[in-house]
Amino acid sequence: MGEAPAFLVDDMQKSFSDRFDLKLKGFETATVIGSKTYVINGTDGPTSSGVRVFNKSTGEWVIPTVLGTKPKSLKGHSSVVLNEDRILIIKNNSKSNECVWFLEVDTQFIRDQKMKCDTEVVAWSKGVIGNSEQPVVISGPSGVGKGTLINKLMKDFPTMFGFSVSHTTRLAREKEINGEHYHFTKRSVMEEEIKSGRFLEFAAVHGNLYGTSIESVDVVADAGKRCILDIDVQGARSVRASSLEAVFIFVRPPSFEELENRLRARGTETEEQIQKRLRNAKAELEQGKSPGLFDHILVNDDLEACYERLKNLLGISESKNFAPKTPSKVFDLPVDFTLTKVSEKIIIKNAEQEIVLDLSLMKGGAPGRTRGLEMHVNYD
Ligand SMILES: Nc1ncnc2c1ncn2[C@@H]1O[C@H](COP(=O)(O)OP(=O)(O)OP(=O)(O)O)[C@@H](O)[C@H]1O
Ligand SMILES: Nc1nc2c(ncn2[C@@H]2O[C@H](COP(=O)(O)O)[C@@H](O)[C@H]2O)c(=O)[nH]1
Repeated sequence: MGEAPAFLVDDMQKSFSDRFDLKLKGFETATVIGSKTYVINGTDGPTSSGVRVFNKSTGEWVIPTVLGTKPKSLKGHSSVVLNEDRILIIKNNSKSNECVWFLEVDTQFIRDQKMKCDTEVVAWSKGVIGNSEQPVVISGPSGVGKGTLINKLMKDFPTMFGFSVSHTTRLAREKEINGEHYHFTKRSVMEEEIKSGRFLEFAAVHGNLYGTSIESVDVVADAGKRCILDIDVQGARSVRASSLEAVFIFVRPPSFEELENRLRARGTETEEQIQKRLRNAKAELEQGKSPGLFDHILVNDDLEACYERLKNLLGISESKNFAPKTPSKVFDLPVDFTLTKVSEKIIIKNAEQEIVLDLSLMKGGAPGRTRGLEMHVNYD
């Protein structure tokens, strides 16, 4: 099979902006997908959305809703269309672990968001070189022992696992620390943040809002650790439907009576709250059986025996404590370069250097990171 034709992206962009007189300002790039042109801005201003869209069919400019964390600075970047649903952006003069970004414009995530808010939507996703271990979602009724199991895992394997700190609108318990056990927040603030696309998932649980921010998962992955999420079944369902590939574990009690005993013995809820949690537990225990939702069911009868089974299915044993994964070697990108797309590879080139970005194993994407990228300097 012959190689796909190479496109010199910078030339294409220049001729396009000349033709349509887009009057690009400094550091801006224009990328055409179908009838729309996405102009990506290089400025960092807090009020700048960083993206505007020209719709050729209506002849109008639109400022889209921009989801996800945008790159810190795009003063100097090149862009290229991938699969008609996202734009790859390479930042000039940056480090190899910081330079790859994606602006998603028509992926499944974007189509879902457009249905919700009925506006033009785009979303940023940072490109990550290499792969990290799949996050672990742990679900189950309140009081079953999820937190106890997770605490043991974090204590025994601190360099291997990191906890995704959720946001919640419930009040902090006596020994809970803001930022460590939860990010305790006001409902109005959390609702605004949900609207702005900050959350991977969220749900109303026992009368309060709980949610996993995209950042909470990214912070753990960036530290080279495997992320553990302690979330309810609704949250697990949302994560299952998202682009985050995870292992899903449902923890069951040995009996409903034992669950009630544990909740009461914990002594953190009022009688009314215990009753509410027990009512919800009945529904959750049923939902835990939903076909295709959970990969593993763990019965937390004897704590130590259950912990052993958990470690086994995560593929770890007491004897080995893992160091964080060695990050890929970081190198500098040139100040100026051209981008050429050849099949699933992007060639980043100037007179002195050629760097290859391989997208063939790319996965994930907004609302999380885009993973599985490979990047190397070509010495041939
Ligand atoms: N296997 C077990 N046997 C007996 N008690 C247990 C066991 N596992 C956990 N517990 C106890 O049960 C209580 C509830 O556990 P834990 O707080 O870990 O539950 P949880 O599933 O995280 O609850 P929530 O969803 O409300 O946060 C705690 O007091 C804990 O010490
Ligand atoms: N969907 C989500 N559920 C979450 C999240 N963080 C915690 N939880 C679940 O809430 C209940 C109650 O927790 P508690 O701390 O008040 O006892 C429990 O089942 C958790 O799994 C989240 O981010 N999203």
